[in-house]
Order: sequence, then C-alpha cells, then structure tokens
Amino acid sequence: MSARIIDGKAVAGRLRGQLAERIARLPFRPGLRVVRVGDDPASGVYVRNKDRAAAAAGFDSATVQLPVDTRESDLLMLVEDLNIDPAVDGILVQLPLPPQIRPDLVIAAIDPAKDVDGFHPVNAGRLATQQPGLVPCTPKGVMHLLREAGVALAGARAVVLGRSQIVGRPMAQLLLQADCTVTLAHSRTRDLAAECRRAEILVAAVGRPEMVRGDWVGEGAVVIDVGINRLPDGRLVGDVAFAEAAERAAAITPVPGGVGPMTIACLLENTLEAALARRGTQG
Ligand SMILES: Nc1nc2c(c(=O)[nH]1)N[C@@H](CN(C=O)c1ccc(C(=O)N[C@@H](CCC(=O)O)C(=O)O)cc1)CN2
Repeated sequence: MSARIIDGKAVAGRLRGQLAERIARLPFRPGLRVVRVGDDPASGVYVRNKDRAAAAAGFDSATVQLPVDTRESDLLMLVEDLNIDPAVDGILVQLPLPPQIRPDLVIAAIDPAKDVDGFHPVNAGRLATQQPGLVPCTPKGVMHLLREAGVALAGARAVVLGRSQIVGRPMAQLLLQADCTVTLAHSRTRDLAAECRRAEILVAAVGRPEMVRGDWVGEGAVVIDVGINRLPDGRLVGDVAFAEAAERAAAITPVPGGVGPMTIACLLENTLEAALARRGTQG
C-alpha cells in the first residue's frame, strides 16, 4: 500500500482563512500575546510563524521577548499584567522555559479564560470531564485533520504513543470523546511495536526521531505524526519513519507540513473562541 498524504498545511490554510473571515465581521480584533523567554532557535521559528499567521488573519498579536536569565517572579508578574489587560484575549508562554522557571507555576498563573494553550489545570479538568473549555492546540489540530480526512472515528482502535500533559493525555481524551477505543502507550508499555500495530489510528507524540518503524504500523492504518525533530544534518523529521510507514498505512501526515501548521491554526481558533467567550458573544 502507498499511503494518501494528509496535507496539514492545506487544512491549516483553510482554517486560517475561515478565521480571517469571521474576524473581519467583528467590531474588535482579538488580542494574542506570546511570551518567549530566551533564544531557543527552534522556538524562534515557531514564534515568527505564529506572529505572521496571527497578523494575516486579523488578530492584534504581539510577542513579548524576555532574556534567558529572566526570574520566575518577573515572568509571573508579566502574566498577571496580561491577565488584567482588557486588550488581551489569549496568553501563550512558549515552551520550553529556561531551568530557573517552573512551567507548572507559570501555566497555573494564567487566567484560564485566556489560556489559549489549554494547559491550565482548570482547562485540563474541563476536558477530562467533558465540559466546554480551551483545548490544547496540537491535539485539537489532530482531530481537525482526522475529520477533514474523513476518518471514521466511532469504534476505531486508536493508539496514542506518548503520555505528555500537552499532547498525549489530551489527545487520548479527545479521541475518547469521539468514541474511539483508546490505548495510551508509553515508554513502560510492554511490546510497544505490537501495541502500535493493532492501531487503526496511530498518533505518535514521543519526540524521538523516526522511532516508529514501518513494521510498527498495521496495514491500512491512519498514521498521525506529531513529532517535529531537527536532526544534526538540519533535516526535520517526525517520530515516524515516513517512507517505511507510508508503505503500510492508508493515510499519513508528513513532517513538515502535517500537524505543525495545525497547531498554529488552532492557537488562532482558540484565541478567537476566548475573545468571543470573554465578551459573551457567538461572533
Ligand atoms: N506554549 C507552547 N509551547 C510549545 C507548544 C505549544 O503547543 N504551546 N508546542 C511546541 C512547538 N510548537 C508550538 O509552539 C510548534 C512547533 C512547530 C510548528 C510548525 O508549524 N512546524 C512546521 C515546520 C517549521 C520549521 O520549518 O521548523 C511544520 O511542522 O510544518 C508549529 C508549532 C513546543 N512548544
């Protein structure tokens, strides 16, 4: 089998276009503030991409750049300022943070109504209890992709590889809400390859370049690669060995051009949702 490519770049472009049309009809511009601490080069690319996409869709977007030796207390004060700023609808603190700053503390300091990353414990709890709230952008983007690709979700055996707070766990919750039968596999799972092979939908989110080999993929599976790994030679690869997996999968996302652009589009979608919810309007 040679897999159909699920084009995240195209789906993200359409979603951003729809958001731009909705924003053009609003009497205000939703405000997004991205906070970047330090100069991690990978984060630099993402932050620039976010800025560009946000501006093109009509958001009032700005990045606050802080030095790498910023104190945790100073970052917490900035978050508090953004929490009370009426022009700000969405706050995103770019991860990873330097070691002197505890990410959990910073995430918990963000007003849940402005937590467009969906990482705050209140939003994580809402997702786990099926209440409306802001949903983490990457798993939300994966659900958009699966639906756009026409993948039948109800009853499907889905395996999520990776149990991180920001991708694996919320991903499993969303698939469960869509009536998949979900397995959350991780580094302590016995016989990971066999577990993955049973999946009709396989979502790889481990952050290990090309860890998922072709023989980990069941014939006809849908493979979603969340990993974005920069190799020493400069190439960007996912968590899945693409060419091998594409031989067996029915459909697969590429890296780049798969889940990454969807993360950015869903950040914008969350910012619009947060802006409308804060004003008590549907838009
Ligand atoms: N606060 C957050 N920090 C981080 C998150 C997050 O969701 N919230 N996720 C990742 C990085 N990330 C978003 O911030 C992200 C990474 C990559 C892309 C992307 O579009 N990648 C492109 C390739 C870009 C390139 O050439 O390097 C692609 O896959 O096509 C978007 C978002 C960690 N931090």
